[in-house]
Amino acid sequence: MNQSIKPGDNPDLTEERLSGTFDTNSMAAVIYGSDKLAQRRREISEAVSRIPELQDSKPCPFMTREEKILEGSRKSAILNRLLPGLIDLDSFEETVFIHQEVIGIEGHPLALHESLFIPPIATQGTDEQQKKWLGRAQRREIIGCYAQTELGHGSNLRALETTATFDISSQEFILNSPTITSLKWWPGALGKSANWSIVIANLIVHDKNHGPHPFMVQLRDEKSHEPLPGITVGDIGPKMAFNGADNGFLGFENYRIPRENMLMRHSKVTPDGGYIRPPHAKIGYSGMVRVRSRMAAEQGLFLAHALTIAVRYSAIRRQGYLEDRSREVKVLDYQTQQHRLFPSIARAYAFIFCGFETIRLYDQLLIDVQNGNTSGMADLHALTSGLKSVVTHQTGEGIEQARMACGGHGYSMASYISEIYGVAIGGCTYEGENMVMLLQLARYLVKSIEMIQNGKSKNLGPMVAYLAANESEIDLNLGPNEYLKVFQYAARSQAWRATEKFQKLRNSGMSKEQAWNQASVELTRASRLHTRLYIMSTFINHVGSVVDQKIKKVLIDLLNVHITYEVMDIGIYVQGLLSSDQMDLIRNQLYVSLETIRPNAVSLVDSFQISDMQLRSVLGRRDGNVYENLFKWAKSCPLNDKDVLESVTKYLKPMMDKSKL
Ligand SMILES: CCCCC/C=C\C/C=C\C/C=C\CCCCC(=O)SCCNC(=O)CCNC(=O)[C@H](O)C(C)(C)COP(=O)(O)OP(=O)(O)OC[C@H]1O[C@@H](n2cnc3c(N)ncnc32)[C@H](O)[C@@H]1OP(=O)(O)O
Ligand SMILES: Cc1cc2nc3c(=O)[nH]c(=O)nc-3n(C[C@H](O)[C@H](O)[C@H](O)COP(=O)(O)OP(=O)(O)OC[C@H]3O[C@@H](n4cnc5c(N)ncnc54)[C@H](O)[C@@H]3O)c2cc1C
Repeated sequence: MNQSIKPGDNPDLTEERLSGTFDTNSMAAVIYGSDKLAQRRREISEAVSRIPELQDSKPCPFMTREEKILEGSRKSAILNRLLPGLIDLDSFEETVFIHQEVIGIEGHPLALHESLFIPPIATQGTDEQQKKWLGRAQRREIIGCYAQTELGHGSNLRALETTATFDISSQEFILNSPTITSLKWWPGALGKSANWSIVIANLIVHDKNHGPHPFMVQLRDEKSHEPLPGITVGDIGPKMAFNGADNGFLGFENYRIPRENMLMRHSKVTPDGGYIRPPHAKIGYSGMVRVRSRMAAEQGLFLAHALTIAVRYSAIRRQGYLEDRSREVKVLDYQTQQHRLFPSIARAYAFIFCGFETIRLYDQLLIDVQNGNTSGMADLHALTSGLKSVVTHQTGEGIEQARMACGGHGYSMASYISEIYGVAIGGCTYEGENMVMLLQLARYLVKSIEMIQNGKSKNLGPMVAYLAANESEIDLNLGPNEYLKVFQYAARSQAWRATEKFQKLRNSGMSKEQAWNQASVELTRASRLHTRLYIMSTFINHVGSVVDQKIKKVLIDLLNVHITYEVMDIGIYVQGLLSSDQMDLIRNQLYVSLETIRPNAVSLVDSFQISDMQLRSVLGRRDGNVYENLFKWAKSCPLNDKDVLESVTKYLKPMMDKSKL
């Protein structure tokens, strides 16, 4: 049963909900990993809806940037007071969720505090450092951010310019931004809100540069909030979206911090200027891997937001006719609309399932690393690099299709889809620009193929074992596992093609760097296919583990949409394997799958359990009463406060009057 049905709803939406074949709360339990977690989300939404001071003071699209920042800060402060009664304070998921619910997706002063400030202290700080700062940060006595990217350098961390030079005589590090390009640029919450930051700077001891290391740096006075002497800090200005966040710039001029402020769990500088290396050269990058490991689920949810809006709206929007000329048809009944939206629903589910898996893998890696075992770091770095790139890109595509699927109203901020799009596609850039990260995964794939070439296939990890197989024929009695083999064929042949291109260029005498560059488009293609294969296989495994038979049946239908769509989408890579008859068969299976999933479309998006408050969309309202609320929304626009605006009295009216003469 669909748990969203309520009296007074738009009858078209109720009809959709009645046609659903499964219980949406049970599906939510599968999406969020357990009945308890899904139920906690419902309880938190319900509790928040009863607290007047946590409601939006006006719709976000009607707020200026200053109002957004003020509103985010107002709500953050109230939340800090109320949180103990509302959520499990030890749960990162609940903390992120309640901020999302109350403040929304446009950013807020604590967005980075939870995800990029506290975790490095907790994982890279010594026990004493944690004792000193962790409690203060968790109680929000201080607000932090993560300052790594610079005006001149973001992707290439080796070229960062900020320096932290050890001064033995005073036992301090002296921070400097030697050039304009060395200004820190982009960190969220840095501009106006944070008073502390993790700063990534080149560690210099005895004139030797040991590369980027993390430092705890106080930026502003804890009483006055004024920048401390030696610090230049401010906001970088409005962005494409995410304007409730104050992304900032930061410069240092001979700014001194105590030796104890370098995070020293892994690398250390001793009082006499000795440097102790970390157990793995890239351990300082693990904060980024943590965020990347969470991005598939986060992005899947962004896509889920847009699809909830587009699918609900498509069920109440009537336009044109099919057979019955007496009543216009729901646009959701058009095959083109289904083809536009349903594969994205499948992807959103797939990304979320994959996302929870990578979070689990990261948590395991963290335990291993704390126990001194860093052997899994390369695997997870490669996996999360590819996954963040593919998922953010496909999420952006899916959200944009969802917008267009809403016709003209999709273009209005009342749909809120453009904000979701703007925030989500930031993910193509932050935490590693997508091409750069795909090329990181490509290094791993090339190395794996070199192992096969050197007769060491048995040393390959499970995620790349398929690179050594030799599939040349597929039995098209197609079940999910046969589709997986088709995808493996595509990913394998592209990985070999790209590697061989790179090797050929090398053998022709080209430098490693030039050869890599000339093969890089092929290499990124290999990374995408490898990642899409991983997403598909995780989806198949996940569906296989579902126990509730009604839920399993719908998920198999959704999986069929996914695997047929994905194989059609990579048709060019499987031409050597599949005949045109086989491709036609798959194409037809896709069209059948779209029809099969149609009665459950609304229930599938309802199962994401995104409340109206969180959705902030007139088009996506749970009750489907869109038209009357669109009219209300338009009337409440500040431009309509007055009938005659100054723009008219001051300019247009005089122009028209003059023209009359
Ligand atoms: C609806 C719900 C939503 C809720 C969500 C709420 C909010 C979300 C909304 C908004 C988001 C808000 C905030 C966004 C925060 C964003 C924060 C940031 O962006 S922080 C800055 C991030 N910056 C980057 O990611 C920089 C990218 N660059 C790099 O990581 C590195 O420079 C590099 C590209 C990896 C290259 O590094 P380097 O030059 O040092 O190394 P190489 O020579 O290329 O490689 C050497 C070797 O090391 C391996 N390696 C690299 N990194 C790692 C690692 N992390 N772990 C393990 N190994 C690593 C690499 O693979 C090489 O190995 P080998 O091939 O064997 O030599
Ligand atoms: C919304 C948002 C929030 C952010 N928050 C933070 C934050 O909190 N803290 C922080 O420190 N940073 C933050 N950033 C910065 C972000 O991490 C960087 O912008 C990102 O890592 C990309 O680096 P860049 O801007 O230097 O891009 P560039 O590297 O300049 O990329 C420009 C182009 O060059 C290409 N390119 C670069 N290197 C290579 C290569 N080796 N091979 C092939 N192509 C290449 C890229 O693919 C891209 O097309 C944020 C950014 C955004 C958009």
